[in-house]
Amino acid sequence: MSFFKKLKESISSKTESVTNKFRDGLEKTRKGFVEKVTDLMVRRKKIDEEFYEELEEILIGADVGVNTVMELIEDLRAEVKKQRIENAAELQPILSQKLMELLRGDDDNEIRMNPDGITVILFVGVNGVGKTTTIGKLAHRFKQEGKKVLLAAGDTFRAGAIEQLEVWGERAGVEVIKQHAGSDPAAVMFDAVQAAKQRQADILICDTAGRLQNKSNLMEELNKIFRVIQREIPGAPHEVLMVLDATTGQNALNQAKLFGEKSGVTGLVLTKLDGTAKGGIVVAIRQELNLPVKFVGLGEKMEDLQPFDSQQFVHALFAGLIQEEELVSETENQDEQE
Ligand SMILES: Nc1nc2c(ncn2[C@@H]2O[C@H](COP(=O)(O)OP(=O)(O)OP(=O)(O)O)[C@@H](O)[C@H]2O)c(=O)[nH]1
Repeated sequence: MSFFKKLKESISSKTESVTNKFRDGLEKTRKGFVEKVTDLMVRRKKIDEEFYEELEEILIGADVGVNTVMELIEDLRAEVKKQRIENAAELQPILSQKLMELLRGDDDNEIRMNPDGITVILFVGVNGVGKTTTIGKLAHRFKQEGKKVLLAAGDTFRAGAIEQLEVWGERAGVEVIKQHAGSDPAAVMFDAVQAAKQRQADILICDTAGRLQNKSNLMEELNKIFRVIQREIPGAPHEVLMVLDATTGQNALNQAKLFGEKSGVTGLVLTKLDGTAKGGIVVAIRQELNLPVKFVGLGEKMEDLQPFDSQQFVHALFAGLIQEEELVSETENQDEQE
């Protein structure tokens, strides 16, 4: 087999495995949201007020967000009038198309790398959202790319957090810089930066304690961490990623709104998308926040962290439910524009 054929096959099998990850990870959302909408349209047939109300309920239930849902319903009403649609089933491609438009946009799923040395990525988020797990998965991803990665155990507050990070460090095969529980997280960061310099690391990923934006002492602690890192590596941290648990829906959105502004967040990671039927939260985040979703968590395994790709997301939700040709031509249009 020619080199180019082999290369093409390896690229397409990689794309296929990413597609499968999205499809498997979004099964609950597909069943609990997209299929419900399709059922409603086929079952009710007639487009009346009750139909709109039921549709509104499903969309809000999937955490698409009230404002966005209202806009969507208004758009649908207008299309129904304009195209004189009578059968609800005919609305299905129009709705999926509208959802696609809301989700599409410029995906910004690249990590901003420091061109002159160590790239520092700081993780923030409240307890239990999947921060440590995400750090482990990301370390693994970078390691696979041949990068030298170091982890900083900056959550010195929660019992067991350091050990948990060490377990992930071992799994990913990367070193963890730590002090004892209860020590000053800014001191851990200082040590970690020194170690990263000594070991000529490419990337330093820093864990921090889960905190609420209304606890001013914890916010002050975060500022201190920033100061230490910035002093040692000008321009750092290069990314501040806020981890949100998708299963908490609108709550996750509110956390990002409140916390994001105060802590210089540059991107979001939405974990546990596989564990919820409310994947519509991605649409709400896209609409209501000016922050990119960099990664999504689609499972508990090391490989289950994927760069967020709106096309993959939409394909995974709607493939099989709407005409494949529509998706293909959509994709082609998108490609042409790029
Ligand atoms: N299904 C699924 N589970 C996940 C995902 N990401 C994390 N988890 C699980 O969520 C739970 C909490 O994850 P942790 O990484 O311990 O959460 P944390 O935010 O570090 O917690 P704190 O250290 O308390 O802040 C664990 O059981 C993880 O396995 C995901 O994408 N999918």
